[in-house]
Amino acid sequence: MNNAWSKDDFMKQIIARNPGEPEFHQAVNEVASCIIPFIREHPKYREACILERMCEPDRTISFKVVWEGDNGAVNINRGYRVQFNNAIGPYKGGLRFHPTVNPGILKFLGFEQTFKNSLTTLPMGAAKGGSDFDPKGKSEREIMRFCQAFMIELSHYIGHFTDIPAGDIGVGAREISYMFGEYKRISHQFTGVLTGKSLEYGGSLIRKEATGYGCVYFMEEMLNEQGESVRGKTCAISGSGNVALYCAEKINHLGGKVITLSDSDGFIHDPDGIDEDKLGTIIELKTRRRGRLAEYAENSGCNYFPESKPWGIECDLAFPCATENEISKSDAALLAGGGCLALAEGANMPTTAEALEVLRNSNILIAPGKAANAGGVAVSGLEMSQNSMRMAWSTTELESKLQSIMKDIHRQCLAHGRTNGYIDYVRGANIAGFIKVADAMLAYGII
Ligand SMILES: NC(=O)C1=CN([C@@H]2O[C@H](COP(=O)(O)OP(=O)(O)OC[C@H]3O[C@@H](n4cnc5c(N)ncnc54)[C@H](O)[C@@H]3O)[C@@H](O)[C@H]2O)C=CC1
Ligand SMILES: O=C(O)CCC(=O)C(=O)O
Repeated sequence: MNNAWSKDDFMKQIIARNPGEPEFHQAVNEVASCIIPFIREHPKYREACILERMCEPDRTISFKVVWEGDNGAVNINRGYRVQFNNAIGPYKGGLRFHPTVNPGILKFLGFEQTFKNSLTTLPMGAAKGGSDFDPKGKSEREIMRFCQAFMIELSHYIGHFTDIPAGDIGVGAREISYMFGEYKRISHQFTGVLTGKSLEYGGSLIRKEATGYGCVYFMEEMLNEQGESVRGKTCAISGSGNVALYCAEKINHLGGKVITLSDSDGFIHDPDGIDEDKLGTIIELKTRRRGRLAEYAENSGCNYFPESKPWGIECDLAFPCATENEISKSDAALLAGGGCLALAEGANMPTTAEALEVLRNSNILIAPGKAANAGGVAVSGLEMSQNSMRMAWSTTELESKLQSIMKDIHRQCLAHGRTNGYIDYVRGANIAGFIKVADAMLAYGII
């Protein structure tokens, strides 16, 4: 074993073992920057090569998905499941349907999920999966046929004690329903094998809202720590999908003002605030009619900026809720110049490494995705508990459980993230998430 262990040497090995996977390198690099100094103080983890083992997925499964289009054409996509780590529970994590999906993207997401699921305090291991299938422009029947074909293959590898997938980009309640129906048909079993299900057949109240709500609860905790709160703050949000819309709803509940939302074509800016009524119209547009924000802007008369991101608009709080690496170094400089106080990542790894550096140097508080967006998977864990008990908790019970989980995650981040004059939530989340998984791996011995 090499005792002169540096992060650079560690990263050289990661890059050599995982060529052509820049998002995975980025996610590991951020974690290694925090964990390697911690491991130097706790050599038991080094001796058992725990970090090296945590960077290697247990297995990566790839399969062919063949489905028929409405015009009779045969389509071929690629499906994946990366089962990353099951040291603390069965594999758990979402499925993404997007043309950019590839093994490197899913490895970064599965790696992040390992730490996130550990932070929730619930017994869940980590996985991520999906397909390069593009749902945009597909008919309802095409979506259904694709989901069924995808599940026929995926069903070999999942199970309610083995691996429990859920949604992510391009996968919401509609897709989960088609996949659950297919699993039920193939397996002849009714088990909680997916989360994010509809309420009629075993879904949980609050799951749809959980990621966005949890992200705002986490922001509220960070601000309370500074003697501040969301009330009265101007908030910029990117995205207009599941996470973004319910993040906006909770900001409104807490008395903040949401001034932006975006989609992959551009963003809307409403300086008067996207209040409950306006948000209701957008939720209807996005979730039922599957329309674009440009259409909302045209009908409502609010400002619309095509092919742009919202980070140049002055705000107190930023909530990136669309996708990875959506905040570049120059976007971070715009946020800092506009007086932003804090940023909470609703999306997974939305901030580049260079942008994180700019935000840190500007003393902007940063809630990393593995902490701030953990509310979604946490309520998925609660959906699993309810399915096992054959019962359903009320909205009030679930919201209070979600709130207390987010408080607990904040407390764990504080325990490991306090530095002189600045709370480094990124470091806090990485170290706290690491310890539980690492200790379980140590307990199992060399396997
Ligand atoms: N759904 C969940 O429970 C969780 C989701 N996340 C993360 O949150 C983020 C958003 O996921 P969802 O809201 O579930 O997905 P979604 O499919 O409901 O919405 C995605 C949103 O991002 C926008 N978007 C996608 N690619 C974009 C691009 N290249 N540029 C600009 N906008 C883009 C889309 O227009 C859409 O508004 C992802 O990073 C996901 O991994 C994290 C934790 C849980
Ligand atoms: O609810 C889940 O199982 C997974 C949610 C997810 O994919 C995520 O936390 O990134």
